[in-house]
Amino acid sequence: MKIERARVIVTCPGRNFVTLKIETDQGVSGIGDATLNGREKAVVAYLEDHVIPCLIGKDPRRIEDIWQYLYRGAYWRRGPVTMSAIAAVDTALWDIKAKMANMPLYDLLGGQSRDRVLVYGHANGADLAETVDAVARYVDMGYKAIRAQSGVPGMKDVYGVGRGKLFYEPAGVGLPQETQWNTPKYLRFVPTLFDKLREKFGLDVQLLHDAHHRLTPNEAAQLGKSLEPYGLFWLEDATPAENQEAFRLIRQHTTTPLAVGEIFNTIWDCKDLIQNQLIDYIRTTVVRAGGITHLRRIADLASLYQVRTGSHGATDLSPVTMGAALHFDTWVPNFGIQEYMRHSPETDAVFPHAYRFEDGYLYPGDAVGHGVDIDEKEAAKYPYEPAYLPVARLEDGTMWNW
Ligand SMILES: O=C(O)C(=O)C[C@H](O)[C@H](O)CO
Ligand SMILES: [Mg+2]
Repeated sequence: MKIERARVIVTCPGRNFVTLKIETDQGVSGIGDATLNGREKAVVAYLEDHVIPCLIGKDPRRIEDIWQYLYRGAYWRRGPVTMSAIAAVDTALWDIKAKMANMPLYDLLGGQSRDRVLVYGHANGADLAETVDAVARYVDMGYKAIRAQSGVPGMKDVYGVGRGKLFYEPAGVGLPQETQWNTPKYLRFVPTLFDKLREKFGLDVQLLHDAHHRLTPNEAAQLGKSLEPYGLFWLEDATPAENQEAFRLIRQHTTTPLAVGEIFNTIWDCKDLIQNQLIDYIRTTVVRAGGITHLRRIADLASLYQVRTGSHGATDLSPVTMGAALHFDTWVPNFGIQEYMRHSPETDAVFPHAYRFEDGYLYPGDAVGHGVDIDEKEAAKYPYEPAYLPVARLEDGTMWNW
C-alpha cells in the first residue's frame, strides 16, 4: 500500500483553516488539520515544500515510522510549525488506518472508556452584567461547564470578550489589533465576577477562567487564592510556561486547579510540569502537539501523575481536530474535559462531521475514521484572508503577553 498523493487545502469560511488530504493507491483517503492561527501560510509551505515530497510512495500503515521520520529526520525538532505539519500527517494516517479497519478511530485506540465527552463552552461579555447573561445562555443550552471571561472596568478591548453573541473568534482580518492590559485592575475585578456567578448559578455548574499568560507567578498565586471560595474547575494559563518551574510558586500558594498547554508542541514542554505535579490538567491537543501519536504519549505520562486531559478546542482548531480529539477523549483513561467553541454554520458546511452536542456533552459518533470530511467544492468558495491574533501592551506602551 502506498501514499499516492497529498494536497493542502486552504479555506476561509469566516476564518482560515489549513487541511492536509492524503490519498492512497487503494482508494482510501484521510484528512488532518494543520491550522496555526495567524501563521497559516508557514505550515502550508512546510507541508508543500518539505513534507509532501517525502510522503509520496511511503506505506501509510506505518504511522509511527512516518512520525519518527518527520520528527527526527528533519534534524530541526519541535516548534509550532513543524509539529502542526506532523500533526496533520499523523491525523490523516490514523483516519486512513481506521477506515481500512472499518472502525471508528476510538476502537483502534483501544475502545471507548466513556460514552460521551464533558465539554465547556465560552461565555464572554463586555462587562459583568453581559457575562452573567452569557453564562445564563450557556446554562440554558445545557452546558455543565462554562468558561467565563469579561471586560474589565477601565480597560479597553480585553482578551476573551467575544465579538457578537455566542460565537467567539480571537483573530481579526488585517494587521494585529492592539489591546491594553492592566494587571491590578484585572486582579481586583475577577473575584467579583465569580462571586456574582456563584450567587446567581449556584455550585452545580462548573466554572473555568483563562488568564491567558498575562500574570507573573506571584500575581497568578494571588488570583488562584482569591478565587478559591468559588471552586473553579480550573484557572488556565496563569503565567507563561516557557519556564516550567514558574508554576511551582503558584502551586505552593493555591489549591485552585491549574491548566496549561494550548501552546505546547511536545512532551518536552510539559514534562517537568507533569512530573512535579505542578498542574492538574494538560491542554495539549491533536493539531498543536504532533497528532494522535504524540498526544497519546503526553497523556500516558500525565496519567502516571494523576494529571488529566483538557484539550484545547477553540474555533481556530478546525472540525478535523475536534473530531480526532473527541475520539481521543472518549478513549483516554485520564480524561478531564474538552473545550468546545462552536464553529460557524459556514465552517460546519465545509467540514461535514459525525460528532454532535447534546446536553452538555459531545458524542464522537460512530462513523469510521475520525468522522470528519472536507467538502472541497464548499471549501473553494472561501479564499484565504490574512488575519492575526491581537497583541497586548501595558498602559505605558510596553509589549505584554497575549
Ligand atoms: O481557547 C482558549 O483557551 C484560548 O485561549 C484561545 C486562543 O486564544 C486561540 O486558540 C488562539 O489561537
Ligand atoms: Mg486559553
